[in-house]
Amino acid sequence: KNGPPGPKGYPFFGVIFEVDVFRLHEKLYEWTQQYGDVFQFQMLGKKFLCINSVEVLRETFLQEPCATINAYRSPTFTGKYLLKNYSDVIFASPSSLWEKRRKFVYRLLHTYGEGITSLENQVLQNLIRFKGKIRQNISKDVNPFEIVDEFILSTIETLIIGRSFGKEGPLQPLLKLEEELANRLANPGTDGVLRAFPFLRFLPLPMSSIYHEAKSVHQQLLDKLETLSKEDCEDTGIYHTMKKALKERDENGNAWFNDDNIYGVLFNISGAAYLTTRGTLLSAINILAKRLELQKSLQREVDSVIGRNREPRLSDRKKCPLMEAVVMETLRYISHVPLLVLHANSQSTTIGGYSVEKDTVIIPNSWTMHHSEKYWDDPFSFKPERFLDEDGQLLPATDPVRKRFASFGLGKRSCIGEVFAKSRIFLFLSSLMQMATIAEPEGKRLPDLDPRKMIPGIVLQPQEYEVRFLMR
Ligand code: HEM
Repeated sequence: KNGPPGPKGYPFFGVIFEVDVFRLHEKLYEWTQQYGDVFQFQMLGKKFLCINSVEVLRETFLQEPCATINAYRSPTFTGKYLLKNYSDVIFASPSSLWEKRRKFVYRLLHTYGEGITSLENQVLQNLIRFKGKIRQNISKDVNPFEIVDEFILSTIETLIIGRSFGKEGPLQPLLKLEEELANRLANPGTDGVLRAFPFLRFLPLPMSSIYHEAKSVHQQLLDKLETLSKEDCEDTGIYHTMKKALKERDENGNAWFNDDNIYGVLFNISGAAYLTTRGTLLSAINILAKRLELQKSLQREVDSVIGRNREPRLSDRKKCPLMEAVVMETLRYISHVPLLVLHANSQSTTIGGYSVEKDTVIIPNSWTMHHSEKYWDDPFSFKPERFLDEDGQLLPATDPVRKRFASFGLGKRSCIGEVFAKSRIFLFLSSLMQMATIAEPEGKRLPDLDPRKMIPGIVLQPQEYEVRFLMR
């Protein structure tokens, strides 16, 4: 009764034959034209509700009682079997223990995101190494993927264990492999089939081998971290803080954080931090290479706030509104986490005026919201000035334009790594603008980055390309 409209599909299979699960956002964009801001469909025995309007999304995730009801996650194979019965943050549904865990990890990521004094030196080392890589490649046609990868993986290593060992070290190859496996396992296609038929994990199938490999790689990573954490070293990361939390007791004398939680949280971090940041930086480099005037303005900003004689610091970020607007517009334009992370409701509710049954999977369709002409003038054009006022200052978070931006999600499940991600993106781009100008490859045109042509996946990635870094 009063259910949302939407495509019908077949019993149990639903619309599975009509969609490519890796390009689901494109089909949902198309269906929005047909069915409107809120619609529903069925796939592999699950009901999905797609939210395509900012207003409805804000109501659903920010206003009580909806915000609490809709903060759940749907059961997943990855959460249940790989992450030891949802011992993590991302895949677990709310409970009092989960809330404590999320707050704890949020605090850790904020502290490291904003920069704690003991880590400034490590961050500086990462930047110096990164600048060295750019210098080695100056004026050559270069594929920036490797440089970006090494920078991001170094920041993740530093976050976890307090120092970076570089791309030949013991951690980076495992972190990278783990991320690839996580993406192949946790996508709605593979996870959906394994969730519906979990016994398949015992059969010698390609999808079950992804699961077994992910388990083994994650265990190897944890074993390496345990060995490294015993080394006598001043620099420590969140691994050490989590180990200390194992001994803590809550007000009733009970342990609230255990080894499985460390396992889950570390899996979340390697999965959530790498491809998201990589996609943002690689897209920004491609976009800037085509816009020399914008680079000049960024260089003026960086010169006046940081100058040329010292490395950028995390505290400089707030003084660079144009850089902030460029990053936000990159995130809006590419919307490379097009469906954010799927939510679910814990009880029957009303969304956008429609009745929605309990245990429906909720899709926050940021791809459609970020590319809707209803909200954005010329949505498939890159215009950082959307986020600036007449004086070139960043619009306040309460401005209607900022309220339409949802790349990190909203409310109780919003990204807890936002500050960490934005601060590392700032360090990378400001260091780059300080020393170099990004140019198209010698004698060749770099194709425009079109978000509709990104490599599909849970997190969309730009196609490979080449640029030149010219010394300023
Ligand atoms: C550009 C970079 C990033 C983007 C665009 C991004 C985006 C997102 C999105 C869309 C969600 C889900 C929101 C929802 O469920 O409603 C999320 C959740 C999450 N992110 Fe990020 N993220 C980024 C970087 C990071 C980094 C660097 C970390 C950690 C170091 C991180 C850790 C997490 C965690 C732990 C969650 C789960 C929160 C929960 O389920 O309660 N993210 N992120």
